[in-house]
Amino acid sequence: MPKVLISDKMSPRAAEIFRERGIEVDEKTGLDKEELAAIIGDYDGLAVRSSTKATAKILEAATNLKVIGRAGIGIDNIDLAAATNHGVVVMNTPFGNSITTAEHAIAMLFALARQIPAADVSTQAGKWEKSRFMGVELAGKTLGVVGCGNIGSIVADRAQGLKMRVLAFDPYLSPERAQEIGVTKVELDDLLRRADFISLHTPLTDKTRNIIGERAFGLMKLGVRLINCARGGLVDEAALKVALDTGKVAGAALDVFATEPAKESPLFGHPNLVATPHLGASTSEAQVNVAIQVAEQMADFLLTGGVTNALNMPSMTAEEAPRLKPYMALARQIGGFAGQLTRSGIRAVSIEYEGHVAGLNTKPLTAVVLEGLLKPNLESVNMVNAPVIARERDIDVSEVLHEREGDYHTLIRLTVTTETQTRTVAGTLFANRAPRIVEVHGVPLEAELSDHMLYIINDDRPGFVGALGAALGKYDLNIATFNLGRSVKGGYAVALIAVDQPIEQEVLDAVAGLDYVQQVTHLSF
Ligand SMILES: NC(=O)C1=CN([C@@H]2O[C@H](COP(=O)(O)OP(=O)(O)OC[C@H]3O[C@@H](n4cnc5c(N)ncnc54)[C@H](O)[C@@H]3O)[C@@H](O)[C@H]2O)C=CC1
Ligand SMILES: O=C(O)C(=O)COP(=O)(O)O
Repeated sequence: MPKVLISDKMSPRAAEIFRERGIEVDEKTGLDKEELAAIIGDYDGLAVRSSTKATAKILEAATNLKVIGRAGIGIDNIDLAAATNHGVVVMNTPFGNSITTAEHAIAMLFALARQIPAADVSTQAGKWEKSRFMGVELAGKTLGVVGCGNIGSIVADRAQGLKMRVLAFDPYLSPERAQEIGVTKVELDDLLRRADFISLHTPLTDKTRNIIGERAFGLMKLGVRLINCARGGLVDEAALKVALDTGKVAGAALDVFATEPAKESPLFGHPNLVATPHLGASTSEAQVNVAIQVAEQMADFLLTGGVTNALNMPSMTAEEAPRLKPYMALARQIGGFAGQLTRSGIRAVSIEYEGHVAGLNTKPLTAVVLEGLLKPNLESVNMVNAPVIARERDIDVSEVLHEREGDYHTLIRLTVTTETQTRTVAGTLFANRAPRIVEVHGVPLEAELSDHMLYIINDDRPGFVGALGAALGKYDLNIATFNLGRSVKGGYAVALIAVDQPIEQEVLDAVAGLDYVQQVTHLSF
């Protein structure tokens, strides 16, 4: 039974779903990094929010871990590259808390416009400072949305409901989408110059870190108001302090901080600062949404292999997973076949999907072909990291889909180009389940792959098969299956021979010494 650890506070629905689906679950929140490292090796899955830091060290210790589920959106607390290297799938719940977070940004907008938090403190202190808290109206003002994805576009929608004009800076926002959601797409500097309110909704990346710093404040209108419900590192907090002190920024509302938990900050205590402790996603509705989603997604993956919302692996629905399973076996064998024959650097890989398979989700199959191909020569390759490794090694990977059937109802053909040659191998599923190799090097043959196999290329000459049988008999090797094919009469022949025992080097040497043999390789599947 798979075992999951929930290491951040989450709606009880997550644990209930894991249990309902037959997954053992432990809930241990507030662990420090040593405590987490000490127990993580026991788990197949880890469910987190933003507190747990899934660092490279934790992943190193996570010897059984297969999946990390983020009940929320941002995954900056998870070392994605390290997870990928360890073959751990990382998934999030990209929509479960977006409305709630957008609503928090709108709440911040009002809080700033009408200074509600400070007015509340003053009023409850018995001061009745009516003239101190003069506000600004939102209608007719310009809101600049930086990052107009799921949350940014909901904020834009709500702001238009308040009769604000919305400018958006997002390099990936298409003009059509901008028009559809009623925002004006502008460059960042233009937005900074024109906006009365600015709300940030980008992920934290190398490009967005400190995107709002001294230079940006310099461009803004005097008396601008800034809202950050995305990630702390987007705003240079020291520069913000200066901008608040000088009055350039009339108010800033921060839900997120460069270091969290933010128990102290030079910004704290500033009369024009509104601060909340990373509450963007904290509504009961959003927390139930993300808990259900993350538990369902992780359970699907652990129980069926279905992959939804993964950030380091192609998606595969729970319905697709069983249909793809026999193809995964075939893809792994085809990749492994070519990989075991490959002796020099791989330049290009082309995978053709023909007939039935071309109508399926081929992305996971390509990942598995690459895993099979790279595994014989590299440590710790799996379907999660194989596409990344291929990219890092400048291997050009292409997929070709032929929906029409050829000689077979369904076929995967792999062509691998190395520094020295090009090799092809193709396979099908018999009765839609059992993998069979049906073509090697352009030569048709039909072979089931097994543990101990000889792959031989020889000149197509009479007497060769007899000589080979005699040589194997001499070493007491019992032939289980013998599959032969040839290019053309008198050309070259390919043999795939399964034997019952492990094949020693002296057998390979003896076969290599036979007349007409061009190549002999031991293959194992
Ligand atoms: N405060 C909180 O509790 C919560 C914070 N968040 C954070 O909100 C942020 C946005 O989340 P979503 O809208 O769901 O993400 P999303 O991926 O739907 O949208 C992000 C947008 O930012 C844009 N973007 C990327 N790089 C950019 C750049 N250099 N300049 C301008 N735009 C850029 C993307 O094109 C995309 O449209 C994330 O950082 C997420 O972690 C999300 C949920 C809760
Ligand atoms: O979903 C996100 O990106 C969030 O920032 C929410 O964080 P949380 O789950 O509330 O710790």
